[in-house]
Amino acid sequence: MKINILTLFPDMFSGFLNESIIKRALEKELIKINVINIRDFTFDKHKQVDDTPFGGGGGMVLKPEPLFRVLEKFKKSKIIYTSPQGKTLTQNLVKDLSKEKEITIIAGHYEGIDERVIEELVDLEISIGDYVLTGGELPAMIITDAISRLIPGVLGNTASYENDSFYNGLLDYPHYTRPAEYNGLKVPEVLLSGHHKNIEIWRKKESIKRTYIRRPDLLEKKLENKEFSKLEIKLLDEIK
Ligand SMILES: CCN(CC)Cc1ccc(CNC(=O)c2csc3nc[nH]c(=O)c23)cc1
Repeated sequence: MKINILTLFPDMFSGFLNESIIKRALEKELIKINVINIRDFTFDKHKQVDDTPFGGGGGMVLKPEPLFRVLEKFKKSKIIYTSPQGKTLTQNLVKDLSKEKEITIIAGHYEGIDERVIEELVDLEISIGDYVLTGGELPAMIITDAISRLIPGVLGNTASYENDSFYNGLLDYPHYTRPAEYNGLKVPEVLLSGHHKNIEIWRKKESIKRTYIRRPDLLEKKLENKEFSKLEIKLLDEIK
């Protein structure tokens, strides 16, 4: 998987690329991430990338020329533009994107980019949710992060992927680690018992309980899609 990120602020990406799971995935060459400064594709004296909007209204808009020039190099990849007007990112959309060979993400900034770039070259506009940010750079990192963790080998063991709450439709169960008692606060006995079956049932019940309380909408969806196992139905009845 190769991801190209077109941005005005490449330095915003250094922490994201130089730490933890993404850093290791890059070192293992499981993914390739290419951060490109849009300003390198301006050839005028002032290296102008943005300008005032026609029709007035304040703010700045990214000019078409530099974007058309840089996108010429990535024509064969799937071109994504991060924008508040986009399709809201979901795990299903992430899964679909993770199957692409190469993706190019234009990180929006200011009021956005010239519409002619979107009409002619953008395959998909993506928003990461209904709240307003200062730019599309963090959304570009979020999309890259979510896709990368689905690439085989990026996560230590696939188990951590399979149990993703957005993978099985339920929220995660509570997690504990050493010490078994801290400030008089104990870890649930079952988790220290070594009974794997009991632990599995306890975790499943905790997931359902939490989803029932915090995200009943997810439970509804799982019921509608008839994705409940017999055990899950039994545990849900115990909770209600
Ligand atoms: C005045 C109308 N605003 C649109 C909601 C203007 C505007 C605000 C913030 C931005 C910067 N945000 C993004 O580029 C962005 C890109 S993806 C995304 N997802 C959620 N929220 C976001 O703000 C974004 C761009 C235009």
